Amino acid sequence: MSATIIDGKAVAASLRAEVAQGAAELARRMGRRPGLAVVLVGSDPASQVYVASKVKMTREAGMESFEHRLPEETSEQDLLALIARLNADPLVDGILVQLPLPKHVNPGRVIEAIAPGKDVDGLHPENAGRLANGLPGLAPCTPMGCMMLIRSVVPDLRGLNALVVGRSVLVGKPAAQMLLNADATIIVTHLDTVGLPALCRQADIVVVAAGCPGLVRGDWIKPGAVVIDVGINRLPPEPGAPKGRIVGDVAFDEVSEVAGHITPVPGGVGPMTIACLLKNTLTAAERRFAEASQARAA
Ligand SMILES: NC(=O)C1=CN([C@@H]2O[C@H](COP(=O)(O)OP(=O)(O)OC[C@H]3O[C@@H](n4cnc5c(N)ncnc54)[C@H](OP(=O)(O)O)[C@@H]3O)[C@@H](O)[C@H]2O)C=CC1
Ligand SMILES: Nc1nc(=O)c2c([nH]1)NC[C@@H]1CN(c3ccc(C(=O)N[C@@H](CCC(=O)O)C(=O)O)cc3)C=[N+]21
Repeated sequence: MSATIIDGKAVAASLRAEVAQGAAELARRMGRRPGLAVVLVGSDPASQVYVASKVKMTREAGMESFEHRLPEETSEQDLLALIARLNADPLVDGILVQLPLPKHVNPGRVIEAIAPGKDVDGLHPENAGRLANGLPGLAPCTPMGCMMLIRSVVPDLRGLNALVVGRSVLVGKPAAQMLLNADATIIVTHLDTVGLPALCRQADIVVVAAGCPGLVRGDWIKPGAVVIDVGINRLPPEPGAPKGRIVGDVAFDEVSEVAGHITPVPGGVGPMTIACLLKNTLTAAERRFAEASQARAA
């Protein structure tokens, strides 16, 4: 094996420690802790696990966690009413609505209802537009985590070729924006892309967010490339793993023979996503506090 493994767990732990320090300092000035509201509709088992982990880490970082668990049959109208209350709640700095939502709820309408200043997932069109235009806003957590891992091994991306597999609003598209903002040259691929392996072989940086276990193979990789595996896929149960193993979208053993650096699954991008969510919550709280102080002074 030639690739160095990028330790997402370690980078995430140091980011969380930094956020905890900032949160403690802000809490002293505000007279209250920064607060994150997490909304979970339905009982998708994977979502339950992520939300539990988010709540635990929010508290460990010295922030308030407000959990809203709603039944699967919650109407869109009731969900929008909850968002309106959270938007108006002075103790809530960040709002995250866990995706996917039940089929009868339009996720776009729900995300657009979140106040952009509290949109710590960075999914509101205003924040997506700010990212596209290189303006300050709140950026999506998973691609932000990918960028931090990439920069931990390649600080300057200028002129490098980067390829992103996947174009979701949650991961692929914002990851491509961030790579472009960092002066890389980007290719974004999806199900209609023709000749993905050959395109991939040109890339110095490969970010894979497809939800397709083992999609990226060893012979797709330029020797020495940085490979970031966003995929989280649970395999069927097998002897020794009754709940099924979690694997990424990259054929890890093959790709590590060729790549220069690679993120593991688990222990790569996943922990960074949660750490960046806490960072966004701190950023949102700092901005809200600064705005409120300015308004008082005026
Ligand atoms: N580690 C973390 O923190 C996170 C992990 N994830 C994981 O990342 C993966 C992707 O998530 P998400 O972006 O939300 O998923 P989506 O299903 O929303 O998007 C998947 C994208 O990948 C493309 N795609 C799917 N299969 C292929 C293929 N065989 N070849 C080329 N492109 C393909 C799709 O193309 P098209 O647009 O044409 O349909 C689509 O653009 C999932 O495994 C998810 O669980 C997600 C969020 C956070
Ligand atoms: N509004 C919204 N925002 C999201 O950011 C969002 C979402 N909805 N829906 C689902 C996806 C998925 N996601 C993950 C977060 C953390 C891990 C994580 O911490 N994974 C660990 C543990 C994996 C395990 O063992 O289960 C790891 O990779 O090491 C994984 C996946 C955020 N998502």
